[in-house]
Amino acid sequence: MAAKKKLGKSLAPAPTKAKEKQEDDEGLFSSRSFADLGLHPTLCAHLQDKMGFQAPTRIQAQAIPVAMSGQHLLVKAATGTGKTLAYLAPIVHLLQMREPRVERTHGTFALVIVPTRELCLQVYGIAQQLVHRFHWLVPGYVMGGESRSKEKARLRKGISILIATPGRLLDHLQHTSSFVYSNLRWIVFDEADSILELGFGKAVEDILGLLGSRNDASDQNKSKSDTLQRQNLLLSATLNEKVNRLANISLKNPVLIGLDEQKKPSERSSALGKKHTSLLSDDEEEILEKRNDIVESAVDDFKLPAQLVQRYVKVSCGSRLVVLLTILKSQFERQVSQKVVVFLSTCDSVDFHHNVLSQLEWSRGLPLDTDKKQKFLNCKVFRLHGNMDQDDRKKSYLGFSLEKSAILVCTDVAARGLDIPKVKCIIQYDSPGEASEYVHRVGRTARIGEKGEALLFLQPVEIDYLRDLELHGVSLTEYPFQKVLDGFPVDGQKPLKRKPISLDMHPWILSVQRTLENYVASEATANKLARDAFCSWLRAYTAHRGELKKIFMVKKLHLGHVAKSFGLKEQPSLVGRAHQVQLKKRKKEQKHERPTKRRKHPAKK
Ligand SMILES: Nc1ncnc2c1ncn2[C@@H]1O[C@H](COP(=O)(O)OP(=O)(O)OP(=O)(O)O)[C@@H](O)[C@H]1O
Repeated sequence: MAAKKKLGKSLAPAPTKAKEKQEDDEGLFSSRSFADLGLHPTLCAHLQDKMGFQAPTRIQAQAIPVAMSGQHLLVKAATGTGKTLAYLAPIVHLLQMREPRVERTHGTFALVIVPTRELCLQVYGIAQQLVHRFHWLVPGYVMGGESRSKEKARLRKGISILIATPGRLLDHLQHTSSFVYSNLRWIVFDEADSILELGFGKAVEDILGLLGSRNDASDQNKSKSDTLQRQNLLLSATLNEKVNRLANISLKNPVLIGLDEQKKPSERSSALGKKHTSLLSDDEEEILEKRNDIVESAVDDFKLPAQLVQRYVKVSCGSRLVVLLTILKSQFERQVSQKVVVFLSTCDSVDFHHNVLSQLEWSRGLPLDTDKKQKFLNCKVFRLHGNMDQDDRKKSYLGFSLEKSAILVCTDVAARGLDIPKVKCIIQYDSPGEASEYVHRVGRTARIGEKGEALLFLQPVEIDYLRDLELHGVSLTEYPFQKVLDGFPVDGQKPLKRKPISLDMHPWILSVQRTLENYVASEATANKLARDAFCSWLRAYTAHRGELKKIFMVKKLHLGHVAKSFGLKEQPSLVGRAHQVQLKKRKKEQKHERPTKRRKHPAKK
C-alpha cells in the first residue's frame, strides 16, 4: 500500500479519513478533483478540457499539495501513474501566480533533470502543454546531441522551466555565462535512480554544488535565503541505495510518498549499504539519521501496475530468434493493430534484429523455400539506441509513437519514463539484469490503468533469474509457447490433426531457422550486422554484475548455439581468433606476474 508519511501545510483542504480510505481501495485515481488540490482554476480547466484528465491519480493527489507547500519530496510510485504531472502541475501553478510576473530575463525557476534525451523531449512536451494558458512561462530543454550554440542562445533569452540531461546541464552551468539561475526555486530529479545508475553521480554532485543546493559542507555557494527558497524533488518507480546518497545531499526533511511504512527500521537497514554521513555537520546528523531511515524503506518490493500480465518463455539458446519471430508473427496475425517493444542488450544487437525483423522474407505456406517471397512480419519496425545520431533517434521515437501498429527494437535507452501511447506488449528478449530495470522496461505498457503484457525470454540455464525477481515481489507465469507453435500449419496439416512436436524438432522452427540462416548467409549487410551483434551480445553477457554473474554465466553457453541465434551457421571465426589472442595474452601476463628469480631485480623504469 502506498503510504503518506507526513503531509505538510497544504493549500488544499485536508481529506477526511473516510475519503482517504476510499482512495486506498479505489486504485489508480483519487476521488478528489484537481481543484480540491488547490490548483489554479485555469490550470484545472486546461487539464480537464484540453488534456482530458478528469481527476488526479492517487499519487498526484498525494504529491501535488505537498509540492505546493514548499517541502522537499521523495516519491516512489509505479510506472505510468502520472508522476510527471505530480511535479510539473504545482510548479506551473506556483509560477503563474508569482508577483511580479515571471519574465524571461528572470532566467530559470525550475530545473528538471532526467536521464535520457527522449525523456527530456517528453517532459518538455508536457511542460509546453501545461503552460499553454500562461504564455509568460517559457519551457525549454538542453540535452546531449543538440547544438550547444543554439542552446546557449535559448538560455540567454531565458527559460523558466528547464528540462535537462545531466552532462549537458553541467556543461552550460560551467560555460554559459548568460544562463541565469539566481531565481532557481525547484530542482526535480525524475528517474533519480537511473540518473545515478548511468554514471551521472559526479555530474549531479557538481550540479548541486554549482547551484548551491547541497546540504553538506562542500556547498560553497549556499546562503540562508537560498536554502529557504529552494525545493528539491526526487521521483522514481524504483529507488535504490544510490538514491540514498543523492537524497542525503539534496533533500532536507523530505516528505515521503509511496514508501513502505510497514517495515521496521531493522528490516530496512539490511537492505541498504552504509550511510553517507561524513560530509555533514553534527547538528545535521539527527535529521539525516531520520532521513536515512526513511529513504531505506524505499528499497523493498517494486511497484508494478496491478493489471500487467507478466510471463516468461523458456527457450534453448539456438532457437531464441526463431521463437521471437514466431511469437511476433502470431501476435500480429491475431491482432493487426498493436504496438510491441522488444528490449535487447546492445546497440549492435538492435541493429541486427531491426534488420532481420524488417527485411526477412519467406514463402507463404510450406515448404518455405519456394520462390514467391513476402515479408515474414507484416508491420513497421523501428529501432532506438544510444549510438544512433540524434536526428534518427528523434525520428524513430516520434515515428513509433505515432504508429498504430509497429515494433520498436531498442536498448535500455527506451526503458525509462517513456510514455508511448498504446504499447500492448513488452518483450525482454535479452534479460534486463537488475530487477529495477525489469520494472522500468515492463512499465512501458499497462500505463495509467490500461491493459498490458510482458514477456521475458530465458534460457533453461538462466531460469534462476525468476527467483531474483521474486525477491523483489515480481512473479511471472510460463507463456504457453507450444500452443502458439501448434497454431502454425506444418506441411499443410491443420493443427488439431497433428500430435504435439517438441520445440527443437518442430518442422516450423527448423524451416524458419533455415530461412533465417540463408538470409544471413546471402545478405552481406545482414551478415556483418550478425557478426558484430554476436560479439557485442557476448560482451554484454559477461558484464552482468554481482549475484547475477552466477545466473548469466558465459561458460555455460554453447557459442555455436549463440551464433545460431544470430542466424549464423558457425561461430564467427573472428571472435574465435580474438578469444585465442586474449587467452594467450592473459596467460603471458599471468606468467609474468608469477614471482620468478628474475623479478627480484629492480624493475626497469
Ligand atoms: N490525472 C490523469 N488522468 C489521466 N491520465 C493521466 C493523468 N496524469 C497523467 N496521465 C497520463 O498518464 C500517462 C503516464 O504518466 P507519466 O508518464 O507521468 O507516468 P510516470 O509515473 O512518470 O511513469 P514512469 O515511471 O514510467 O516514468 C501519460 O500518458 C499521462 O498523460
